[in-house]
Amino acid sequence: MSPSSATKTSWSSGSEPGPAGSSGRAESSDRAGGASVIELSGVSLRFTTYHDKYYSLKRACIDLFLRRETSNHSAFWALRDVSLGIARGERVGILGPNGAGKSTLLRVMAGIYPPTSGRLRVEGRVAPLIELGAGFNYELSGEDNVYLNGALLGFDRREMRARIDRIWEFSGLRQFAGLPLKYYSSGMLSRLSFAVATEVAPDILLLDETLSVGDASFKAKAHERIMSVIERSSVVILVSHDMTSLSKICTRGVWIDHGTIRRDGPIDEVIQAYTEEVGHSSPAAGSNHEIPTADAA
Ligand SMILES: Nc1ncnc2c1ncn2[C@@H]1O[C@H](COP(=O)(O)OP(=O)(O)OP(=O)(O)O)[C@@H](O)[C@H]1O
Repeated sequence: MSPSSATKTSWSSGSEPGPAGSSGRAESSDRAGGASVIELSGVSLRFTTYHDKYYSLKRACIDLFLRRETSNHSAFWALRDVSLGIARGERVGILGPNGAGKSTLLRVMAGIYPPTSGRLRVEGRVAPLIELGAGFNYELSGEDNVYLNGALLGFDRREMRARIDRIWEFSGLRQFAGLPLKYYSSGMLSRLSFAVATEVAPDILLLDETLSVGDASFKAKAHERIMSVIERSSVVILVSHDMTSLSKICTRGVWIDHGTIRRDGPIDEVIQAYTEEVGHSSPAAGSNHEIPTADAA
């Protein structure tokens, strides 16, 4: 689980303009016609990758030979001028090909990546079921980490105390409560983090289908639990390649392509447009994929 915004977050950056290839201008309201609880205005995000020494030396020699400028880093725009408003009650499916920028968009909404330029406003408690365990302190015990994770989700000690019993019950880790997290296995870590994140009722649930939460038996429990959190959340944003799940869970679809919004509209229309282009079968054509959640660890 990742750090999240507990009440109101806003990022604004951007002396640097977003790159070319705009996906549209900022909107002050969402498709449902209400006030947005998440609003991105002209958000762009650039990753900079630094090459290692050996590569740089080799590259420097080649660059010298070819008489071109040497650089030990390269930049890549993962999101380009994205504007999007999402309101309470909406369930938004983010779809698109590999490397399109879907997970990056989710991480920007979670506050994990600040935009390189543009503005982001998020109102409400966010539960990002994206990177389980990202907010943990490995020197502290499991119990201390429950409180720490709860605080990151916007819940104080008293609120978490009322929930901790159910967290141990669901995770099956009660006997390890006092053990420092550095002695937990990766499956135990993801079970604990998942149990905390799904025990609280977030306003905004950010969900990445690539989430991994433990072994096969826990996976079945996790599936049920995710469906119940989806029911309780005011806003759900789901990144998935599974068109059946997207169609079942979401009301609105946002198709991301090369870091821009290619299409935004009712989920089934967006799925149809996307599947026509990429040649996948649509849910109606009989995909038997199951809903998102978890791969066995
Ligand atoms: N931390 C990072 N540093 C550099 N580049 C990154 C980083 N994270 C993602 N990228 C690049 O940004 C682009 C978008 O990645 P992202 O994970 O958002 O794609 P995606 O649409 O979620 O893909 P997939 O469907 O395969 O999960 C990719 O080209 C990826 O290589």
